[in-house]
Amino acid sequence: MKIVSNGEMREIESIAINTVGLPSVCLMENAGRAVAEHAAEYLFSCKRKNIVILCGKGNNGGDGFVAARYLFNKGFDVKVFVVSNIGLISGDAKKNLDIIINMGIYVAEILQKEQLKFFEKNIKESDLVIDALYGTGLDREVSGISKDAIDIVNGSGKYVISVDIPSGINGDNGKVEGCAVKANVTVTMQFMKKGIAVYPGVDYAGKVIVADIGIPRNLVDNIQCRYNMISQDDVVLPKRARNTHKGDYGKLLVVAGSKNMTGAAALCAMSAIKTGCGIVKLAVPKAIQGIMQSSLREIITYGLDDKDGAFYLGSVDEVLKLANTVDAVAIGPGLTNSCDVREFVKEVILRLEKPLVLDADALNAISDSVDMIIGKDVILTPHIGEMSRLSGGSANEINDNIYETVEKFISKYKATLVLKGSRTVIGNDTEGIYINCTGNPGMATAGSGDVLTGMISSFLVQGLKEVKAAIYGVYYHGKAGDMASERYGEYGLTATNILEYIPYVMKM
Ligand SMILES: NC(=O)C1=CN([C@@H]2O[C@H](COP(=O)(O)OP(=O)(O)OC[C@H]3O[C@@H](n4cnc5c(N)ncnc54)[C@H](O)[C@@H]3O)[C@@H](O)[C@H]2O)[C@@H](O)CC1
Ligand SMILES: [K+]
Repeated sequence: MKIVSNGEMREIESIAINTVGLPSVCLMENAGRAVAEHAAEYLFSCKRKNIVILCGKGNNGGDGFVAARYLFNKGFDVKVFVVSNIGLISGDAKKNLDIIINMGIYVAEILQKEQLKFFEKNIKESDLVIDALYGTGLDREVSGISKDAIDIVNGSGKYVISVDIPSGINGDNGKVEGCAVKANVTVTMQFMKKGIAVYPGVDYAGKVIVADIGIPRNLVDNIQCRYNMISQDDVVLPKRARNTHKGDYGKLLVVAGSKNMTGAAALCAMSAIKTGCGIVKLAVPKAIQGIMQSSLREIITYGLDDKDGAFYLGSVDEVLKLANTVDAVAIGPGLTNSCDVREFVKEVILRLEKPLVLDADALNAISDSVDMIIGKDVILTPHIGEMSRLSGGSANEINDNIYETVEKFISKYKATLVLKGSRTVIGNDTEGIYINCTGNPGMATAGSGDVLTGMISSFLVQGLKEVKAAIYGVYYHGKAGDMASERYGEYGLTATNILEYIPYVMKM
């Protein structure tokens, strides 16, 4: 699913209006009607009828005026409050404001504090609030009367439907500009918007419904979007040919584990084999090979020369020899974060000429020399904490600037980045940005990342290019976690449960 910025949306609308010749007022009519339909559906479901519509002075407000008309025609009790001097309203919005005034629909201005009191009284008596204050035109922090009105809406506990974007959310990056409406549902026009595809915007948008407002299909199909939301039809699993053997499904080397962390290696190797690759070789420090062998039937394990139960420079040659027998290498889970391990990881990366998935301690190992991955076929899978060590900046700064963080990193290092979080973002400078929306908070558990690394690596050796392997891995990892949480809940969910459900979600 394509995701657009405010500017891209405005450009698409202007092509539809000025080149194709679609009257802008038709787009507004379709937008307002879509909002009205969802509002009516909710009100019919709870047999309620009082609606307050909060409108701004622009076209987002215009959508609100159109919605008011349709809802009034359906017999609902509609009150419209405009946070602007209605004399300042122009264009399509003015047209629709005049119509609802001519129809006798209640319209009041909110320009000063005392009018807020009346607004608050009506909000309290309402059953549904429609937020048509700001959409793609939000261009500064929300303040004054608008802020007060938003606070009243958020404090009312009423069911809220936002038009296009929850007012106060920056449509380009999802930031809260001062304050923002917390909606139950956001009816967004024609395309998913960047600002409600990532946090914090996701938190304010509630359930997002993408409404078709009549932008011509060839325009919709032909726009090249850098940002995309991963959907089921992006991750179709090809049917397997009958006359194949395990060699046809790729060979992976997992380099993982240390004497205190054996589970990470096992989870990563097992998730790779469960995701369908033909052969998984697991290289571990020889101190733990016995444990691995006894618990991993399907995995070929190798005990490498180690130093105090962890890899060190002396382990490199054996890794490179093993790497020559496989299609890709995953390195990182449970390695330990020591000086020896960091030297080991860097030496392997320097000398390895294979597609590489770097996770966990392998990411920590290169955090002071990320340049070394430039020119290599690398997928990195950091969580926010590891990302702050890779790219600098605090976890909060990264959380607040997800898009910029990803864009800066991928343009500098030309790698494929999987920035894990409640909305994992996959980025590759030439292929674009992909946002995942499967998964749940139960997956924030030890070992979940090891399972993901195994899945991405498995898709890689099965022949998918880096970005596709990352997209498939992240999507099915989240799906497995969702199915597992249906059975185990979110508190009790473990990485082993996610592993358990990989075959089921890939079978669907
Ligand atoms: N352009 C079109 O033809 C269509 C636009 N549509 C609607 O129009 C919206 C965009 O409308 P506009 O571009 O008029 O802008 P908005 O209606 O989003 O914003 C209204 C105006 O508020 C002002 N403003 C922005 N941030 C503010 C702040 N923090 N405090 C106070 N004032 C602020 C700006 O001057 C802006 O023009 C879309 O989100 C969508 O809902 C849809 O009806 C589809 C058709
Ligand atoms: K809005």
